[in-house]
Amino acid sequence: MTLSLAAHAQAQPPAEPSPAALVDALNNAFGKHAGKRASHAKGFCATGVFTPAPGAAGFAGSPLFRQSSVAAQVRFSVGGGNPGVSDKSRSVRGLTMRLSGGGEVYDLLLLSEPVFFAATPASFVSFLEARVPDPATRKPDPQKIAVHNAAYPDGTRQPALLAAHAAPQSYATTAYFSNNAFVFGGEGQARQHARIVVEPQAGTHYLSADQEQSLPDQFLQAELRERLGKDAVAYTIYAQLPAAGDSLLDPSQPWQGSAKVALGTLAVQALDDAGACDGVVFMPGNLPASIAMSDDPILRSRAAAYAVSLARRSGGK
Ligand code: HEM
Repeated sequence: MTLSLAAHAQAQPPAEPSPAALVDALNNAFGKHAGKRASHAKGFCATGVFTPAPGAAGFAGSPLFRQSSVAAQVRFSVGGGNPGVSDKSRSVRGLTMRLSGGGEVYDLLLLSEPVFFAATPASFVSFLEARVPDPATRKPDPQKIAVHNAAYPDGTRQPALLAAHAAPQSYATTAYFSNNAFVFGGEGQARQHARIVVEPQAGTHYLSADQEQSLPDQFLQAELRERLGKDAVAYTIYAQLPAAGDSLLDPSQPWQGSAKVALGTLAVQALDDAGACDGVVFMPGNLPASIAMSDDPILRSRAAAYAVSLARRSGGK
């Protein structure tokens, strides 16, 4: 009896981290900062307009894509849970938008690299545990990162991309990606997996070596304010289609697919200094009727973790 129970226990797959464990991993790596998001803690709000592309409704048939234009609530952010992080740091930048129109709400949460740093929630926790600062050096221990990389090679791809170039010069001069795949197609339409890719109309520009030296740690908000004083900041939003063999479940894998469908244009028009987005939780599951979540385990685990983060920051904990 004892033996068979032990065998049964061994056969169980490791438990998935709970939503609280996902947020604890962020808090342990970046510290707890009262009232701030557990991830993308540093950021600011803006407003704009989304104009659906002519063919968007044929691909994603929801009422939202049939409007001539819809309101966009936007948040720009620096990745990680440290609200004091430098704008020059070689980490991801975030572009988040809530499009509201035709009776629907569509939240898009996007990162400035095409792949995520984990394939599964367990890998996410291990990645962050390996980066908890060593009390002596106040920096992550390279040995712990090496141990993580050996166990989870999926954790090496995003850091390699980030190390290969400087931080963006502006929130207006980097592309953004959903990493996770979603399933497009309304009633009566073909179902099609796609990732979101957002291309900046201003082109992609990273900091020069001189700028990395000379710019202050805070410049992204002032830079965008100045840019918006002259014109709107525009991006084209595409659904990228997978090539044969592209993973539909693993956001740490790049896609080779070159076909893409234009969904529309986001024009950011002004900063929102009143901070209307601060108390908002953008949710990867807030989708129009014609878009569904894929079975990607990272995507599936996110909503509950975001709710934990909201509860903690609303409670000031
Ligand atoms: C298991 C995986 C993940 C976990 C546990 C996680 C967790 C979180 C948490 C707790 C927040 C703060 C929520 C809030 O308080 O409002 C956040 C924000 C964010 N996450 Fe994730 N995340 C994950 C994966 C991803 C992926 C794959 C992306 C790819 C696009 C992403 C993009 C973002 C962005 C852009 C924000 C900022 C949202 C805003 O501006 O309010 N996350 N994440």
